[in-house]
Order: sequence, then structure tokens, then C-alpha cells
Amino acid sequence: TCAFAGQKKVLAAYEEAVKCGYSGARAGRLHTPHGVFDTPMFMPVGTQATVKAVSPRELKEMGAQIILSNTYHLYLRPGTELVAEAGGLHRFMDWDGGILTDSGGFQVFSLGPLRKITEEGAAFRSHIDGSTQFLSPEIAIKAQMNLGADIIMAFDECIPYPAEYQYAKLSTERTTRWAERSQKAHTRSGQALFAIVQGGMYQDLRRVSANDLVSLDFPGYGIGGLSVGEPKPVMYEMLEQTVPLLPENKPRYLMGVGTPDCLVEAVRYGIDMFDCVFPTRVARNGTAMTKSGRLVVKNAAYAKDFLPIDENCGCYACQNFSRAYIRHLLKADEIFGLRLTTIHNLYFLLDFTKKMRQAILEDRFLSFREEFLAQYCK
Ligand SMILES: COC(=O)c1ccc(CCNc2nc3cc4nc(N)[nH]c(=O)c4cc3[nH]2)cc1
Ligand SMILES: [Zn+2]
Repeated sequence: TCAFAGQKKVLAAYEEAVKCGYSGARAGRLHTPHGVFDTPMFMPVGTQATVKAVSPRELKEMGAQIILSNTYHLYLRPGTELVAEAGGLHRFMDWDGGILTDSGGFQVFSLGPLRKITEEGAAFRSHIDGSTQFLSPEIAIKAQMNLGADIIMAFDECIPYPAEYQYAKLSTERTTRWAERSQKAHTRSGQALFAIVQGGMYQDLRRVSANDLVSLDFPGYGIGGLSVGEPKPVMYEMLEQTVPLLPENKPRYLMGVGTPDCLVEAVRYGIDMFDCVFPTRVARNGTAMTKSGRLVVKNAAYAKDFLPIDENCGCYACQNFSRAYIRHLLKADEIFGLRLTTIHNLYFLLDFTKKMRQAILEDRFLSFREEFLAQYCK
């Protein structure tokens, strides 16, 4: 059970998971101080304390439950102490749902020109002003305690792809030591700390990483080092090796994924939580997500198309506006155009996870998956 009252640290507890068919798919409920949320779930990305182009009220309206923000960005600007003085991230951005913060492990390696990784942590140059910065498990955890998210992530190294076996081995062992240091630095009750499984694309390292982190006992587990350019079959193979080693009664979070075809495969392996910039980022260059694939509403083909993006979609954009209108706004560089495509793409993914959950509960997930994949072209 999960206890928010009293001294227990475990907050993101995992209620009964409903198994379905021969797949590892399960429908669960995640307990946080800001509510109990359904899984499988997609978390809109709000890197700098805002999900770009949409308001918290619109996020609530479209069914968003937990959103993600990035420690790396907020640490550099405006600073996590400032956010703490503002009353924490929920207050600062007026969001009363769940918040998960990523620890910086990915952004340091993918954004700031990297200076040096040592046992102590990672030195890097800020992508904002080029200043020399340093993140360690202790600094990253303190920053996340200041931000006050409901779920925070251990400080890890996201191993690049491809990577030599020896490098992946040493890095994964260090990430496990960093996870332990993250745990020791995490002194804030009312907040769950998830570990992050690494191991590159090596089955044995993935199993060692999962087993070592499980023995450190975390309330939930991220699966990192994936969606970094590897072929999808390789990602699925790593999931197959990793997920079964993670406790059934704890949430599994596949970081940085993604598109509906990846979501439905990962749910089949037993993943519960997802985040990705994809829906919001492609929306801003005029691409809408549909169950048959992408629709580039900015294309000339839609100049006189007075139908909505998707006639069966319940979102604000599809209920009130045509492709022609949205295309006009995008061509005219009108901000409202970006807002409509963003609202549609987030609604599409949030609704897709709701449909997967319903299929699991009605024990028809495998046929749901078949039907979806038959229609969806990547
Ligand atoms: C238009 O679409 C896009 O721009 C776009 C950009 C990036 C991704 C990939 C995101 N992948 C990804 N995010 C990640 C975040 C992570 N965080 C930590 N702490 N550790 C990890 O090991 C880790 C791995 C990830 N992999 C997917 C889509
Ligand atoms: Zn829509």
C-alpha cells in the first residue's frame, strides 16, 4: 500500500496491476501526493516549467495527469532555489496535477557541450551562456527537492548509441553507484525517487543494471539509455531483457518514448509510464498525429480541406476548426496555429493511452494492438 501520511518515504506506490493475456501489459493506478493516476500514461513534456503553447487549464481539460519538467534547464534558468522560494514547481507554474522531473542525466550529455565525466559527476558548459557547470547525484537530488516534484529521477549517465561494451559496462556500474548516492541525498518525504536502468544495448549489462537497482529498493524504475537512435527492434529486445526483472508491483517508466507504435509495443512488455517531446515538437512544425500516421497539415494539399484534422477526435482543435484554417494560421506564422496542433497531438496520445488501458481492463489488449499496428504507418 502507499502511505502519504506519516514517515513512510514510499509515495509512488503501485496498486494492483491487472494482467492481460500472455502479454505483460497491465493497467494500474499510481499514487502521488497530487492524486491517483491511471496507467498506462503519457506525460506531456514541460521542459522549462511550461508545456509549450498550452496552458495548465488546457492540459487538465485534455486529461493530462502527470507532466515532466527538466532539472537541467531549471537549474541553469531560473535556478531551483528561486522556484523553491516561489513555493515549488506546482505553485510556480500553477499545475495541481502530478509532476515528474528528469535528473539532468540525459540533458547534460545531449545539450551542454560536455566537459568531463568523473566518479564525482559531470562537468559541462551551459548551453545558455557557456558558463562551466557541474552536476553530481547530490546536486541533482538537491535541485529536485527544491523543485518539489512528486516523482524525481536518480542522476545517471545516458550511454550514447553506439557504445563499446567496456564503456557501457563501466558507465552502468557508475550509474548504479550514483543511484545509491542519489538515494542517500534524497531526504525529502512526500516525494518518490525512481532509479534509472542503463546497460547500453547489451543484454547482460541490462540485467545486471536492473538487478543491482532492484536490490537498492526504489519505489519505481525508469528505463534509460533507449530511444537514443537505436533500431526499434533493439529497443524492444532491451525491454524484453529488463522489464521482467523489475518488481511487478512498482511502476516502470520508459524514458523518451514516443510514438503510438512504440507505446503499444512497450505496454505489451509491461511499461506503465512514458514521456516524449515528439507530440509537442512536431506540432510546432505543422505535423499532426493520427491513427493512420502523420498528417502534415501545413501541406498545400489541405489549403481547401474544410474537414477537421481527425473527424473522430474529441479535441478542441478538431471540434472547432478545419485543416484549411489551421494550415492558414501556420503559414501566416500565427501562434494560435501552433497551439491547435499541439492541443491535438497531446490529446491524441493521452486518448491513445486511455484506449490501451480500457483494452487491457477488457482483456482485449492483444487484438487492440494488432488492429492499431495494421492501420498505423510510421
Ligand atoms: C520530433 O521528435 C523529437 O524531437 C525527439 C527528440 C528526442 C527523442 C528521444 C528522447 N529519448 C530519450 N529521452 C531520454 C531521457 C533520459 N533521461 C535520463 N535521466 N536518463 C536516460 O537514460 C534518458 C534516456 C532518454 N532517451 C525523441 C523525439
Ligand atoms: Zn484533434
